[in-house]
Amino acid sequence: MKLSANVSQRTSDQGLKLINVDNQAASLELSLFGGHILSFVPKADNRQRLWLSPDAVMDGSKAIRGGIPVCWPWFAAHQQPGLPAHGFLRNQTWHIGRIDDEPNRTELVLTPGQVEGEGFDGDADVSLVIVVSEQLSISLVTRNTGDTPFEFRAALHSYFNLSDISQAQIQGLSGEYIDKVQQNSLQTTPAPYTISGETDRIHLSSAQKVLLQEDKDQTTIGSAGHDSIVVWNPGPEKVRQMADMPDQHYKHMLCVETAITQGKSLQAGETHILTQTIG
Ligand SMILES: O=P(O)(O)OC[C@H]1O[C@@H](O)[C@H](O)[C@@H](O)[C@@H]1O
Repeated sequence: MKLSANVSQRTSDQGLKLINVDNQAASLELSLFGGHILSFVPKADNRQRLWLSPDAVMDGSKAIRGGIPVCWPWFAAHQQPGLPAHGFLRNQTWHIGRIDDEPNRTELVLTPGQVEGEGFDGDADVSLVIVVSEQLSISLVTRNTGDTPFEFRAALHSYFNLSDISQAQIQGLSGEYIDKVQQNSLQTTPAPYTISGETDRIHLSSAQKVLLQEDKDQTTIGSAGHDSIVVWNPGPEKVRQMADMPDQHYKHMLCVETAITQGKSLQAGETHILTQTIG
């Protein structure tokens, strides 16, 4: 079904509502379950920027492995046991609020079905503004609609596509990071920055531009409104415990996440925008 000149909707075999954007500059696919971008291919080089697991659960019973999960209103595990990791928005169905469609720039605004959930007691409005052009821009907009402040955490948890992680380098990060695979100890960002083995790092950096380089291919990752960049790869051992990811696929992805991990306090009436751009 066509929604506008460059935007169409279909239902997958397993019942997920998928939105496809195909304009002069790029193509993108997203799932309304999770407000979850699955694919982004700029037409300038026809290179898929995102990795999506071939074993991802695509029936709405579990968050999708790959693409760009939206984490909100907490990041990683909640202090309270039993709550879903990374918040509750990546597990619910979102709706399209608005489409502005031009030949080489398509803007979609998505809103989650529900913004309340166990583990968060603020009054908030959330929307995701997605601009598909030569670059992809994703903005997670949080507004405090109540009359008391609240604190939240969030991430645009992008999985980038790599041919071979042993050939990849990250540029643009420096300073210290919290190493989640070494008892949360503080470590210094390596230079050059390559990945070997399980990697789970919170870079306490508000770097605005990070480059993911592999041979001639370079992906530019812009960030705004964040307090951290998270770098994650499960590595060859942990991947074996993950039912929704083939064992060899840790070689073909790296998460570089634009995140608020330290907590952002939002006053009544205040709005915060967390943005990642991918080029
Ligand atoms: O398996 P999930 O809930 O999608 O999380 C994947 C990873 O997400 C990263 O952001 C976290 O830093 C990791 O600790 C976590 O394992």
